[in-house]
Amino acid sequence: MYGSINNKKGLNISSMFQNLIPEAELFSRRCIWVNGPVIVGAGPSGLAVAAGLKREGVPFIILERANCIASLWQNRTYDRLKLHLPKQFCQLPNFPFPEDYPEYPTKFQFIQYLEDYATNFDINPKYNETVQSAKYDETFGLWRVKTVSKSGQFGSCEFEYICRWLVVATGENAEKVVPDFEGLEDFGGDVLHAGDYKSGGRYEGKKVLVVGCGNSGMEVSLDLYNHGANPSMVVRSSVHVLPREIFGRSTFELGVTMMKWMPVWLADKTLLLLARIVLGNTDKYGLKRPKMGPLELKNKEGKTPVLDVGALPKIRSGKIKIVPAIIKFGQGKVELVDGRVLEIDSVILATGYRSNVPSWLKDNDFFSDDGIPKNPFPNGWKGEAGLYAVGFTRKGLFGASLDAMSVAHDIANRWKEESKQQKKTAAARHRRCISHF
Ligand SMILES: Cc1cc2nc3c(=O)[nH]c(=O)nc-3n(C[C@H](O)[C@H](O)[C@H](O)COP(=O)(O)OP(=O)(O)OC[C@H]3O[C@@H](n4cnc5c(N)ncnc54)[C@H](O)[C@@H]3O)c2cc1C
Ligand SMILES: NC(=O)C1=CN([C@@H]2O[C@H](COP(=O)(O)OP(=O)(O)OC[C@H]3O[C@@H](n4cnc5c(N)ncnc54)[C@H](OP(=O)(O)O)[C@@H]3O)[C@@H](O)[C@H]2O)C=CC1
Ligand SMILES: O=C(O)C(=O)Cc1c[nH]c2ccccc12
Repeated sequence: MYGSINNKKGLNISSMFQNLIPEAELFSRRCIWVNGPVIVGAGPSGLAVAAGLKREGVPFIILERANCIASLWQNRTYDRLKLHLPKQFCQLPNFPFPEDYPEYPTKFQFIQYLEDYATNFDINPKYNETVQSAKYDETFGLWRVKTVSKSGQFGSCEFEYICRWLVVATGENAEKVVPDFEGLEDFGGDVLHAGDYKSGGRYEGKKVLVVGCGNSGMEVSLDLYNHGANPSMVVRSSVHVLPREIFGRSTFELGVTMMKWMPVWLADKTLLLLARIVLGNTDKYGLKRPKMGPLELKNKEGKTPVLDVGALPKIRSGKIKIVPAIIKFGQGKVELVDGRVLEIDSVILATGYRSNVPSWLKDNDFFSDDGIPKNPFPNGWKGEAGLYAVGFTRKGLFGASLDAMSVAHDIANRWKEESKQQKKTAAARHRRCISHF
């Protein structure tokens, strides 16, 4: 599939790049030619592209910084997590969920499904390998992808992959967002990001401030309450809370169906009316709704509405308290914009995630500064010069699957075309050689 400096195809990458790469750099890294795309990230998006390529017979490699597939799901999610959308919107292409899975699989079932997916399509990522930079080399029309591998024989090892196509599948949630709060260093209690939170077991009897009211903040607050803690959740601006289901039908599915038949503003108005009937007025509990409707806000700004799985009744009954924005922390306390000072034992930052693409993809104008492709769905999967992006549609796993199918199909066509060309050139060379005899 791939070879090192003097690879099997006889292409001497070292001499090809001699004029381009300083000698010291060339020999400090192992240089590997990939006869096909390099996929960065072995989450659902990377796996789905890989499966599509396997089906088309295209060779590739996947580089993954963690030591497992789907590291977001395996390492950075809490135990009580279930998929929020019905399973038919979360399955990857050409591999349905097992029939006995519930409508909303648990995170453990989802991880098992992804493991089975990788096994089924014989996908073997290179683990512990972090992409540090990727740059398009215009002279040769090739991508140069530099990595640091943690599991090298000598501790850490550097590699450089050279390829025609680069698939970015590092996700919208690659890094934790950790805001810089005044006084947090003096707080003294434990501070955790929601990405490191597993369960409320160790918070029994503790006063916990949960910062942020997205799906993570809501569910962590509920989990804390269920484990005998006393949670207060910071809502600094506004949030759309919707029921997960409306009259027995998935709210997400209802939204998707409505958007096929009516403009997004009307679908939003209808959803909000139904949410009001099912949930009542959420404003009066401190959960002010944004001016923009939930579907439009998700499409335009990527802000996901909260699909309630039980936190709202606890907020209504005052078991989860809602508090406004933070001014600053002090030792064992927090000061809020309404002048209140709360004594707290612990802080959980449910303040979200961000893409990390700008930190490693060099000289590119396909992604904007926030690490999301500039072209909105459905045009954000294909860039120039063999660059592709999967899983940045703000449409969850459903959007990732659509991207993956387009990307695998497009690369397969180009790979087959180029292979045909190479065979033709080789045959012509062969004929010329024979005619010389
Ligand atoms: C708590 C939580 C729950 C969610 N629930 C749902 C849901 O129910 N339904 C839904 O549709 N969506 C959900 N999402 C959205 C989520 O983004 C998708 O489920 C899915 O994980 C996206 O897959 P991905 O492969 O694009 O990104 P990820 O799953 O984040 O995978 C990206 C991979 O790239 C690797 N990586 C990153 N940077 C580098 C680098 N420089 N070098 C090498 N590897 C790198 C990461 O380690 C990771 O393994 C949820 C998100 C969160 C945070
Ligand atoms: N089961 C599921 O399907 C689940 C899915 N998810 C998904 O994971 C993704 C990430 O969700 P989540 O982790 O909740 O992150 P989000 O980005 O959705 O929410 C972050 C929250 O943190 C708040 N925040 C950020 N900075 C500050 C600050 N300085 N002070 C106070 N509040 C702050 C934001 O407020 P503001 O809005 O004012 O910026 C917002 O309420 C989403 O797509 C979500 O849907 C998460 C959990 C469960
Ligand atoms: O949970 C997420 O992050 C998702 O991206 C899933 C999702 C995509 N579109 C939505 C609209 C409403 C609620 C959840 C989602």
